[in-house]
Amino acid sequence: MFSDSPSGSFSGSIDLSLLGWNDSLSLPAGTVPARVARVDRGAAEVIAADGQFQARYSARVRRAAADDPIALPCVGDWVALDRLPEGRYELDAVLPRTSAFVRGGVSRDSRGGLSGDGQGQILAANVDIVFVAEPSMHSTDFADLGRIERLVALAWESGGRPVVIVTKADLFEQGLGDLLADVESAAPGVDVHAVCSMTGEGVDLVRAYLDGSKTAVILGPSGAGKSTLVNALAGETVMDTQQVRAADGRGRHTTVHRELIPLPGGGLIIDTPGIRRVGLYDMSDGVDLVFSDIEELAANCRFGDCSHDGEPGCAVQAALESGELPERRLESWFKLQREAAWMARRSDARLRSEETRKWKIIHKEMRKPGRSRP
Ligand SMILES: Nc1nc2c(ncn2[C@@H]2O[C@H](COP(=O)(O)OP(=O)(O)OP(=O)(O)O)[C@@H](O)[C@H]2O)c(=O)[nH]1
Ligand SMILES: [Zn+2]
Repeated sequence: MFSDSPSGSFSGSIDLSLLGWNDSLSLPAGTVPARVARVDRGAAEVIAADGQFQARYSARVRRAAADDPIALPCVGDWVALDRLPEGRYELDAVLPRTSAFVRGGVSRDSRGGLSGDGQGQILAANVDIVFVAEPSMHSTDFADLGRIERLVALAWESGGRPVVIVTKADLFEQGLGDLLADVESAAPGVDVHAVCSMTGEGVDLVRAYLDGSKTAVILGPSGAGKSTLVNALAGETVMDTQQVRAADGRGRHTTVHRELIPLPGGGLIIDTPGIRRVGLYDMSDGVDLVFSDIEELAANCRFGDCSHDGEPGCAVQAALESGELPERRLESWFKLQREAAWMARRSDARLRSEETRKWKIIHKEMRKPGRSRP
């Protein structure tokens, strides 16, 4: 199976093309390809042609990550392994990524407040499809269009292709068509499907996106039915659902869960706690894409720097008045733009302070007595 891969001489038993290996990837000479299934400190669990095992990071990988944490291997990465004399493998390089989920220098602490962790964090890579799961009903609320807009923006920003899945379609039988139309207008240019994982309705439509061994993640709020959908796709229980977790009383964090889940018919799902908790990313480009209809309107405003807040000749306000543009959507655009701007400012500030810190260290080094200067 491996004869047409760049490593030629290597042969094994796992068909890496089913894990998404493709011709656009190429390896340094003498190395062996593998896909990262999970990361631990200083090592990764990888799947290579001859099985799944741990590979420690080489000195080169550790150095690169010390300079830039985004260079750390993450789930979904394709990597080059070096075979050590004693037969073990060392992870020696991360191959170029086609897409990446990066969390900015901000995280939520346990009390739900914001805390700056001072570093970007890479959560997942090489994701082709981003399923945005939103339940048709969430306790007593209807699907939240604002949340869909936010997650679709994150999806575009990652470089993957967003697909919206309206889950728990059985809870909303009357007027589902109207709901789907609303969702479609919140995510222009994005496919929208209704799914019921209980009956299996729509699951095949979702699976079809993974044809050709594509890799997907599922974003969505707690209780959206993500685990139930993954199980339906896998045709077996690979993820504990809320019901199971409640019934055995162990709580969700005690279950060791797999993070890169190969599906029987080909294709993979990435499901990590980090991806599940996605909140804030740098997403200014994604916001522009998800609100492309408003961006188009804004191009017709009389003033190039129109703030769409009552200026004369504002095409956005005109569309609002004619009913062409729902007020909710304009509010959502303002809100996500503010958030994106805040994130951008925040990561600029972070970069500046990192630069200052680097220079302080360099100056200190230079002042050390007896130190030879370059
Ligand atoms: N009626 C109905 N209930 C569903 C459907 N899919 C999932 N559920 C139920 O919704 C609840 C939450 O489902 P999960 O799959 O655990 O949700 P999740 O998105 O993985 O939740 P977190 O793990 O907390 O992020 C469970 O009780 C499921 O049985 C569906 O299609 N219809
Ligand atoms: Zn305007």
